Amino acid sequence: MSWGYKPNNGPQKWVENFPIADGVRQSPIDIVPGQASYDAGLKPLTLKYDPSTCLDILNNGHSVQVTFADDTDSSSLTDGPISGLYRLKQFHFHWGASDSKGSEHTVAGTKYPAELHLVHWNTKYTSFSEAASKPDGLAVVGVFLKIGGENPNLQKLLDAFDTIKSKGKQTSFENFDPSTLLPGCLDYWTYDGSLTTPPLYESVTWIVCKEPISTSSAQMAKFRTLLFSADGAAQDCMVDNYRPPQPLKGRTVRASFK
Ligand SMILES: NS(=O)(=O)c1ncc[nH]1
Ligand SMILES: [Zn+2]
Repeated sequence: MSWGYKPNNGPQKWVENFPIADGVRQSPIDIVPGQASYDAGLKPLTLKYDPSTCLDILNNGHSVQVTFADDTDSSSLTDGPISGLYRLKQFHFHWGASDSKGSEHTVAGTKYPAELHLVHWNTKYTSFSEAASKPDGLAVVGVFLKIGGENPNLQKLLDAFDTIKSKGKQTSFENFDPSTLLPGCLDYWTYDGSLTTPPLYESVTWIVCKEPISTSSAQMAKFRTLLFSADGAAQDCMVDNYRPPQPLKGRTVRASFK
């Protein structure tokens, strides 16, 4: 049986097939603002996204993912804590069964209802797959979602959910601009971490935005209509697809802001 988020295949069991789960730079973590070190040398993030690189939206059985053409530098991340240029490969979300939980990173113990991950790979390597296992291979921008007003940009994604309800479904999804899902202020925390799903590679420079974006409770309910299960199988709601915080193991979290 493959990995998931249930008691019999969830985060507490992943170490059986992916021993790096007990590694020294695992993600997510609890971010404690008072313990982060302000680093004046950190640059602002430069995120340049070209909506024409947006390809499709997919239910991969673990999350909902929007995939981008990454054969050119059109959608990229530069500056911030990284050197070089990282290309956007995909973005996806993690969320809870209720509005009281769902994010992977937490802030002084606070859980948000959801978290967006924009996954980029270092173009010093030839592909996402090659980069994914290198210590400087990936950079993931994390954005928290909090309950507030309805988010019209998010709604464009949610409107596609009825056609990708079950595992393995995908549909074309074009001309979406991921920068519409970024907060106005791009202050961030950064630390060396890992993928938060198997294979849990310790290859991610995490860049977690301090400012959340808004979503409504009704919009969160729409996420919960997706299924972990494939068409024809017993319906299993896609909820609580988040890994809890992992030990910091001596790592420093830096802040780009005072
Ligand atoms: N959740 S995550 O952004 O660390 C991730 N991306 C690809 C696989 N896992
Ligand atoms: Zn993720």
